[in-house]
Amino acid sequence: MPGTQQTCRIVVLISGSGTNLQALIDELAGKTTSGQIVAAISNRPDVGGLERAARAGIATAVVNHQDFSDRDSFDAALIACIDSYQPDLVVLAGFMRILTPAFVTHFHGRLLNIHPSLLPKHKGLHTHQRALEAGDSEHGTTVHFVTAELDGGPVVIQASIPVLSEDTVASLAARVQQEEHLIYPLAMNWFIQGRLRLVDNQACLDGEPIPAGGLRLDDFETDMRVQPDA
Ligand SMILES: Nc1nc2c(c(=O)[nH]1)N[C@@H](CN(C=O)c1ccc(C(=O)N[C@@H](CCC(=O)O)C(=O)O)cc1)CN2
Ligand SMILES: NCC(=O)N[C@@H]1O[C@H](COP(=O)([O-])[O-])[C@@H](O)[C@H]1O
Repeated sequence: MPGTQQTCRIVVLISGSGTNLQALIDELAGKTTSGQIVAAISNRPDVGGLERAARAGIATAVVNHQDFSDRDSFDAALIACIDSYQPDLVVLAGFMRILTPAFVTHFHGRLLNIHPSLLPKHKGLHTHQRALEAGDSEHGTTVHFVTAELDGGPVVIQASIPVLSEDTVASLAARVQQEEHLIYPLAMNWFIQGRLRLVDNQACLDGEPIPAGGLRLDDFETDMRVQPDA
């Protein structure tokens, strides 16, 4: 129908508890937004994220990387599974497998990840431990477009937190995840609204190039944060 915005079909890839998946589910729940999570796909069976999706009435699937002899065959099977849901956007939410260039090319421009560090610092795994060991004064999380370069894709938005002297890996991870659950729904909504796009490998919001370090959550309306009692 003229003027009717097509629903943005979203597939979410997970490997674990799925708290970021839950944040995306909650963001879309009961809203008239033109976005819909049509499937949650895990590379590991029996993870909490699959239960979260099922509770929300979202289709689930498992493509277990341990069932494949190499990355190329795993990624080919994962592509086929994802494509069966005809997505407009693929969101990595705690997805713990390095993806092949063929996979990234197939979903170029419609593949987002959230990484638990202030990229380009601490690419890869065990970011909270590494931030503590490095004596970082601040830490945080980054939403970026996914490219073949691990955690090297164009940054969309970041949120930072101070590292406290008493912080442990667990306490740091918990505070980082609080920020993740704010910036990922924000970035997802920008994509759903057609405002966030990858143009010639440059992340753009409303047609304007996003600076290399990404946008900062603090630059945006913070009414999404729980305001302390007046
Ligand atoms: N080609 C890309 N693939 C992926 C990217 C990316 O930017 N480009 N982002 C990652 C997400 N990620 C960090 O945010 C990440 C995930 C997994 C690993 C990793 O070393 N995985 C190991 C297995 C670890 C495990 O199973 O526990 C591996 O794949 O051998 C590093 C970073 C998603 N993929
Ligand atoms: N390198 C990828 C990575 O470490 N991702 C991290 O895994 C956690 C998954 O939590 P969740 O399953 O509860 O969303 C999140 O903190 C996410 O940033």
